[in-house]
Amino acid sequence: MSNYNDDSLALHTDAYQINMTETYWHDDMHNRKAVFELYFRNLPFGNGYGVFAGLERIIEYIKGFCFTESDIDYLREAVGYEEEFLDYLKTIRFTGTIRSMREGELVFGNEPILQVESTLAEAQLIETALLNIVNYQTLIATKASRIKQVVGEEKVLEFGSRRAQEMDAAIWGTRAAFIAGFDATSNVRAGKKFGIPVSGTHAHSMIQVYKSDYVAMKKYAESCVRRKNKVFIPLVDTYDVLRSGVPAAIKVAKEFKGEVDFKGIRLDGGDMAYLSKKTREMLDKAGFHSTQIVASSDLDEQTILSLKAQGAKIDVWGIGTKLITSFDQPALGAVYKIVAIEDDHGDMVDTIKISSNPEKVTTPGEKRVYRIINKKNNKSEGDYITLKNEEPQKEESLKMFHPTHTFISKFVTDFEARELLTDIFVDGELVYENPDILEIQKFVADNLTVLWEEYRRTLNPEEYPVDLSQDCWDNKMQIIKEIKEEIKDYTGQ
Ligand SMILES: Nc1ncnc2c1ncn2[C@@H]1O[C@H](COP(=O)(O)OP(=O)(O)OP(=O)(O)O)[C@@H](O)[C@H]1O
Ligand SMILES: O=P(O)(O)OC[C@H]1O[C@H](OP(=O)(O)OP(=O)(O)O)[C@H](O)[C@@H]1O
Ligand SMILES: O=C(O)c1cccnc1
Repeated sequence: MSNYNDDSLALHTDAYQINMTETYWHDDMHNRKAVFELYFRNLPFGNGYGVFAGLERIIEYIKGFCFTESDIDYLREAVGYEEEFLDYLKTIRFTGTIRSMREGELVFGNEPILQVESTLAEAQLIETALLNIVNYQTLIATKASRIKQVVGEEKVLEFGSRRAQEMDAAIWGTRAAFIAGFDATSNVRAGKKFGIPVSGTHAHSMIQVYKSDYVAMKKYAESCVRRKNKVFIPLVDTYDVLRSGVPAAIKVAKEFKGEVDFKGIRLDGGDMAYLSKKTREMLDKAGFHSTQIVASSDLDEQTILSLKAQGAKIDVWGIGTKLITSFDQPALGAVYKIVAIEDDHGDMVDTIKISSNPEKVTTPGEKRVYRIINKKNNKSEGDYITLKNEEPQKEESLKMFHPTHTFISKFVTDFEARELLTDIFVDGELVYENPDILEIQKFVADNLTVLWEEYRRTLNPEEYPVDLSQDCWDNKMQIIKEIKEEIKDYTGQ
């Protein structure tokens, strides 16, 4: 460890952001107004929608954004930036405007999730942290929502902390999972920090310590008696589920009847379809009809679907590794692109990034995103991206067309154009209060009712429309044309 205090997040950025800021500062460009937009291109896991998470931490980060003395000392020593530039860095706070989707909003490819309008320097310096936060939390919230889709009304618990990519991932991943519909977490700190319900059983080690299912469960029951909630959920697969684990659990539960709350057992291995059915029979036969079977062991939406198809008698699902590490897709690939910059006369000019890959060509200009809700059925017709001054709600009939295959189009009437980007910071001031985590969780559930089932299924969902307005599309085409005309060919010089 170095001798510097790790007392701020301002250096939680890529070195090139500070290098660019230095260049802008030298050229007196640093205070020019710029607009950047954050979005991902493709939905992860082949899912039909994403669930936006990360705003809570972004608000915390932006509020505290400043270079501390130790940050400056470190930059002086490590890079040797000139003193005047370091003096300038010391003065930087976030003074701009951030518009963002609300946490728990459903998000799709190629639409701005978050927009930063501020000085070029500020917007650039915060890029890495914003992407870092949104990329992970949105990925986990989306994975959790897929799991929730297949679990349905049954309970689902987050068990991932031990397998997460370090502590921040465990904590913020847990929060993202809860937003997306998980019921509780095993991580006690996440419970304390965010108010997420905490739940826990016990591990195989406790059975091994006492070398006997019965003895260990009895000792455990004795301590459950002393706890306020009295919950007793023994783990039954350490030695032999059907011959030892379940019979021991039943024996102890009978001995402690009225003293503990025998909620059920946990099964963590073996053929969980077969074992859960047999366990259910044994619990029912013993009169414990209302007990629940908790299952864990490398579960994800595929294994849950398969276990359900096999008629497994599982009531509660504990999910760790596959959720918290986003096992089948490690990155969301969200990007942060400049879309407008102030020119020498103080006017904002739209800007584009051209690529030979059409998917990577940016859409210039500061934009707004609307969810077009059909008032007849309260279902979404798709998302509609406009330039900032357009007012789609005023249209009698809205033309929505595919941004690449433009011949695919439809007209929508009798609609509500619900604006999705909300002011979070205005001129550096926080103007938004993030709702309570339970409200955010409900917001996700409500949002999902607006999507047709075709977009919600986990396997091969339909592609949800994310369309550009005519003006936004024309603007993009016009700028591509201008750039192509203006571009200088330096090869012959
Ligand atoms: N009936 C089933 N159908 C489909 N998948 C199952 C079924 N039962 C268990 N699984 C899944 O199969 C995998 C089992 O892997 P594995 O044999 O390595 O684990 P295990 O049986 O839990 O072993 P251990 O208890 O030694 O860890 C897990 O992902 C589990 O969720
Ligand atoms: O399987 P996951 O989805 O990642 O869920 C978390 C796992 O963590 C525990 O096992 P671990 O092997 O760490 O310890 P144990 O001996 O207590 O089962 C638990 O029993 C689950 O299997
Ligand atoms: O409480 C549990 O059963 C639990 C907690 C963490 C990981 N696996 C299981």
